Amino acid sequence: MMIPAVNTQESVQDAKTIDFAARKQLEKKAVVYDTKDFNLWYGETHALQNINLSIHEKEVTAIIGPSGCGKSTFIKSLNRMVELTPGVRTNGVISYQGKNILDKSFQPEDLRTRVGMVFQKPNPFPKSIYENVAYGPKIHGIRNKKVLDEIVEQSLRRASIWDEVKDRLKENAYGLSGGQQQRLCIARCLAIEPEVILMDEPTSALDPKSTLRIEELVQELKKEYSIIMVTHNMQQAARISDQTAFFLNGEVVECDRTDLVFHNPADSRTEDYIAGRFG
Ligand SMILES: Nc1ncnc2c1ncn2[C@@H]1O[C@H](COP(=O)(O)OP(=O)(O)OP(=O)(O)O)[C@@H](O)[C@H]1O
Repeated sequence: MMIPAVNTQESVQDAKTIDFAARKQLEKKAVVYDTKDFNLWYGETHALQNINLSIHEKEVTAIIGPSGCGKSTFIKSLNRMVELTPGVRTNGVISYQGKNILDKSFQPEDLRTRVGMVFQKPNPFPKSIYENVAYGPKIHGIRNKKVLDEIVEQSLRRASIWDEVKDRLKENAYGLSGGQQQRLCIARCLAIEPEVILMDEPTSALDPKSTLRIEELVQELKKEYSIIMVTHNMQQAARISDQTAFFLNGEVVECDRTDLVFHNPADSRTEDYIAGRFG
């Protein structure tokens, strides 16, 4: 493991110093998502149990934990995509910008424009590079070619792919490499001007170089967006996130500043997982 749990007095002191500084910083950040005793069942399977988490704006929150612990279910709950699975039941509260998105009166469409999602496998549409990015704005009624051109360019620039595709915007997106397709999908997500970007293992299908580019991009994007990322890769969580939530068997064992979770975890199960003793 790259960042093993440490127990020396000095390290504990370091972690406490980090804790104090990080917490002061955190106090200033607005809460974007707040979940209170959120539960989810797939039929009889109680996949998420009493989830209480706060997610802050303009930060990267990493969701880590072994296979089947509920990471994807959680992230898909944040945009209510999980409801597309038959037999899903929920209770509790998921508050987004102060509104309970599980409330019957809440329109899920409101979320879809404010919360974008990037999936494990790059999933561009079988259309041109340009059309992939222009698709969302067009759905939202933007027809003016100049405005669309501007949105496409800005989104591709922000996703760090403009220089690679600016001369081939009319070509099919399937002609791009996997890493380029994933950055195109991020550009497509940015084109609808979301506030939050959900990422479900966005680099697990990519080579190390493409992974690094996405990680650098995430660091850039967090200046403007709140990012919640599921990852199996603990080095990645340690490298790029501000806050880490460790899930196990459908529960949140620990959620804290990433430095603390990795250097001075409060729960021995977190320490064991981070040290690679299971999972
Ligand atoms: N459509 C479904 N129907 C029934 N059970 C499901 C469904 N999707 C997930 N589950 C169950 O819910 C639990 C959480 O699954 P989930 O996919 O959220 O875990 P995960 O942590 O994302 O796993 P992985 O890291 O392998 O992707 C598991 O027990 C899984 O078997």
